[in-house]
Amino acid sequence: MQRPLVITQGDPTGIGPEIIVKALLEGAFDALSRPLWVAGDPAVLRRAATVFGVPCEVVPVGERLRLVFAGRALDVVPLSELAADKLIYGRSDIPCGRAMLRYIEWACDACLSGEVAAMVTAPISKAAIHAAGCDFPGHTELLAERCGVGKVVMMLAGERLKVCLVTTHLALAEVPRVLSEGEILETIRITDAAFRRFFGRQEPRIAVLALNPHAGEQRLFGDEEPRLIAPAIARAQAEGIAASGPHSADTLFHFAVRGGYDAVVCMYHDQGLIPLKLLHFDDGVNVTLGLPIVRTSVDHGTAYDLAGTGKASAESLVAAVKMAEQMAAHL
Ligand SMILES: NC(=O)C1=CN([C@@H]2O[C@H](COP(=O)(O)OP(=O)(O)OC[C@H]3O[C@@H](n4cnc5c(N)ncnc54)[C@H](O)[C@@H]3O)[C@@H](O)[C@H]2O)C=CC1
Ligand SMILES: NCC(=O)COP(=O)(O)O
Repeated sequence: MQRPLVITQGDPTGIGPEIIVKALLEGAFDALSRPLWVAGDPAVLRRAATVFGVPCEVVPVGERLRLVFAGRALDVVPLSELAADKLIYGRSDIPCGRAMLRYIEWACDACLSGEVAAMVTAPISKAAIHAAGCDFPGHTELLAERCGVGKVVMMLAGERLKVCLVTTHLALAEVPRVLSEGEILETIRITDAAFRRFFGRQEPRIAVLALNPHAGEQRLFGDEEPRLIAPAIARAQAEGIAASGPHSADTLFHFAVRGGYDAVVCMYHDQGLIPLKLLHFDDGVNVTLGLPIVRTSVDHGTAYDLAGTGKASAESLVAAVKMAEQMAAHL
């Protein structure tokens, strides 16, 4: 039997549980080539089913619980026993934060041991995991540490655009202080290797963005381009990587979405995520490149304003599951 994919349920008070159930009810997982498990809390998923007015039957299957919603089933690895009926949407707390961490840690370990083929993460509250004692800003850094990897790359991907970030969650004012030639070069290398291995590109075309307006305009608006970015690109090119730049960020995306590049390396979070979400708000996927395991994710957060209404879109989750399935075939 094919090894399963596992979805981590995410924040019990956010949209994670209900978009998992919604996608299942819509038949979005019917054609998967692998079994699909959820690392989560059966009571929370049962509560999510009530949002759609469907009953949920529970059947024990070894250490898992099979939840059957209107004829479609999901196997849940039960990792918390929260009082689901007392949880208030949008009010995550320390027990919820601890539960979210358990789902992620279990899934990561199951990927490392080979019990499951890949993990897909539903959204967590970064504030809640922090309150629960986790110092990492999100899944990306937590997984890197748990897998024993120094540098990973956060990629946000849609059909038309794929952006890979040199820096992720830090204050904008910190970005110039944190950027280095080495970090930029490693981001390019990891992007190149992942596109060759997982996305079928023989020679991935990687556009590397400038940090400053007009790529610094000959040092008039900053010197990161000649000092850090251009040397990193030159070293990547010397290694046989088809990297180019530094490109002005204001124009490059126009060409990238018209097929000029396979990936765009961006210097900071919003430089990449604004164009990505403009094009792929619903179906974007967050992928961690450079891990020894496959991890994909929704590209959105907990959407507390929608939690419990059933209105949130499950498209990004479905795209993340499909991408994990495709990537797992290359492990
Ligand atoms: N991968 C993860 O676990 C991520 C977690 N977060 C966390 O989520 C929380 C909320 O963050 P925000 O910045 O408010 O971002 P958000 O993505 O939760 O919400 C931003 C806007 O997008 C809408 N939205 C989000 N997902 C949607 C969906 N599936 N369908 C329809 N509309 C949707 C929301 O209703 C809201 O109007 C924070 O605690 C943050 O840390 C944020 C991004 C990623
Ligand atoms: N904005 C993207 C994001 O927050 C993803 O964080 P992570 O939890 O996947 O590291």
